[in-house]
Amino acid sequence: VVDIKVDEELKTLSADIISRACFGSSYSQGNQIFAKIAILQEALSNPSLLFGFLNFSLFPTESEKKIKSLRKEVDALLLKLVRDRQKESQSGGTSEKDLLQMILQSAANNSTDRPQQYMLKTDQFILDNCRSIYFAGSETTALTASWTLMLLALHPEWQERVRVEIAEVCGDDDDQLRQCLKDMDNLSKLKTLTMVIQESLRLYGPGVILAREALAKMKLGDFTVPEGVHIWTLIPTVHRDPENWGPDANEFKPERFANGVSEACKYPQAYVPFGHGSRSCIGQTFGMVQLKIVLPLILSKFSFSLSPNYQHSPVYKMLLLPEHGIRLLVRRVQ
Ligand code: HEM
Repeated sequence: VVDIKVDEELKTLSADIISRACFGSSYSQGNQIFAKIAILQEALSNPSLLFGFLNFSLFPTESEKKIKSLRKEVDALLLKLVRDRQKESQSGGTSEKDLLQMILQSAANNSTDRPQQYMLKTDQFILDNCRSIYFAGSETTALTASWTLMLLALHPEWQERVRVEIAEVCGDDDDQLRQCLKDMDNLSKLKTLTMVIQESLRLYGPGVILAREALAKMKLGDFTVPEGVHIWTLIPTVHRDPENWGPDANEFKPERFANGVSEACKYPQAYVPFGHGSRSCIGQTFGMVQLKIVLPLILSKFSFSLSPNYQHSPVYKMLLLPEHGIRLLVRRVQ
């Protein structure tokens, strides 16, 4: 039996996965860049600054100088990777189908026939997207996997049901399982696991706020919202509303999703772990597929219970984080 902080392990795994998806064969350089972005994120302690707003004072402090130089370093490394890829593409030598290629394609489509003065903006577009994808795509999925394991540690009966389902769909053998999880049809057969993930996203979804700005004066129910006002919807509040979910709204009951989201509550549009509308999460399918592969690989080998050292303290720091980590006791499944 070992006592580990699963959130730390899963964060590394998830960064690895997003780096491969984003940078394909240049993945190890991508990983180095992401490692620096993680340090930058820690230094900023406000990840929104990663999305492009750096409001430094006229006389920067030591820490502001450090952040500025770290960011310059990240951008220079990213730009080198981008230039290498662009050269490769121009000489017809790339067949990469990764996120970087898609971002480059989209930047190229946007900038065709644009005057020279917009060229820098194209680079900025590429850098902002690479940085955002690390933050939006890596931590969110790792946190969902971590909170899910915490809930399964608390509810061994559900942990066992998921393990049995994995064996039924994919068999017990290791190689067979790996092969099985490569097939999307098999992933959609993992109904119990899907219900567990949906319930975990309801109670501990990593995204906490849906933010929108009123671009014009508008009516919202009985309210008149003036132009320019920012409206924040607090996801945990709508996800735990007894009026919508019933008196057991705060309890872990994956069975409520047995017949899908539409029958899990009165107002299904209020289940928004990936947001809503035209600015909802672009990585929803990618995140869910990752969870449906990673969790079976882990659960088929290991069982989990809460460590006596686990301190439950979800805190909001842009995302819903476990303040003291998620410490679980891990045993090899016999
Ligand atoms: C379980 C995993 C994930 C969760 C719970 C999650 C959740 C969210 C939420 C709540 C939003 C805000 C949506 C809104 O305002 O309506 C969002 C936006 C976004 N997500 Fe995710 N996300 C996850 C995984 C990913 C992944 C894997 C990627 C990228 C590969 C990604 C990329 C993005 C991007 C780029 C946005 C901004 C979209 C925009 O502003 O148009 N997310 N996500």
